[in-house]
Order: sequence, then structure tokens, then C-alpha cells
Amino acid sequence: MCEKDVLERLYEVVLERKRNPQEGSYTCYLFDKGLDKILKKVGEESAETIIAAKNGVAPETVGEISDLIYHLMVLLAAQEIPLSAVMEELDRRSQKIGNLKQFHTVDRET
Ligand SMILES: N=c1c2ncn([C@@H]3O[C@H](COP(=O)(O)OP(=O)(O)OP(=O)(O)O)[C@@H](O)[C@H]3O)c2ncn1[C@@H]1O[C@H](COP(=O)(O)O)[C@@H](O)[C@H]1O
Repeated sequence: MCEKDVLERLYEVVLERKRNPQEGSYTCYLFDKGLDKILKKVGEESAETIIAAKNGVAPETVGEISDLIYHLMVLLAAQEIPLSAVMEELDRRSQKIGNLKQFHTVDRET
């Protein structure tokens, strides 16, 4: 099973929670709390990802990235942005290689 399938299934579950709230659902708790709470969680999970990566413990980094991706899915659903919009953007970018801009090269040399 490829990563895209997992993401699509996760996004579907998140959308389903938004449409049909369920007791005991953490996703519903986030939608109930609203956008500020969802954004705080995205920030928190981003910071935890950075610290886990800095500590160099791969399973912790994987866990934090998974938390971050889940909360990003909730953010997409909250903003009514389809996951396919992100997939299409990534796909569009994959058509182009050699994306390093000239000024990045200069930055590294100085
Ligand atoms: N992928 C996830 C997922 N990743 C992380 N989390 C939850 O995110 C929370 C993050 O933990 P924290 O300690 O940072 O937060 P907390 O202290 O529990 O709560 P707050 O700080 O947000 O108040 C935990 O409660 C995790 O269980 C997730 N909750 C749900 N999912 C997916 O969503 C599906 C539906 O879940 P429910 O909505 O709970 O039914 C699940 O089957 C999963 O596929």
C-alpha cells in the first residue's frame, strides 16, 4: 500500500468526523474547539517534530511527523481544502527538477 492511499484514507476519516460528529472522537474535539485550536496543534506538532529530529531518534521523529500530518489533514478539512489540491500541487512540482535558485548557491558560498 502506497503513502498516498494512507493519506487519502486518513483524510476521508477526518472529513467523515466533520460531517458526522462521534462521541469520544479526538478529531471532533478539534473541530468543536475551532480553527485556533487546530492551528495551535499544528504549531505544537511542528515544534515537537523539530526537537525530535534534533535529538536524532528516528522513531520519535516518525511519531511527531505522523502527528503533524494528521493535524494538517484536520486543518485542510477545517478550511474545506481537498487533499487532492495538495496532491496536485506536489505532482505539478514533481514535473520540474533543478529547483535550486541561483541566490541559494551564492548564500552557501559566502
Ligand atoms: N492520526 C490520528 C492522530 N494522531 C494523533 N492523534 C491524537 O492527537 C492527540 C495529540 O496528543 P497531544 O498529547 O498533543 O494532545 P492532547 O493532550 O491529547 O490534547 P490537546 O493538547 O489537543 O488538548 C492525541 O490525543 C492523539 O491520539 C490522532 N487522532 C486521530 N488520528 C486519526 O484519526 C482517526 C479518527 O480518530 P478519532 O477522531 O479519535 O475517532 C484515527 O483512526 C486516526 O486515523
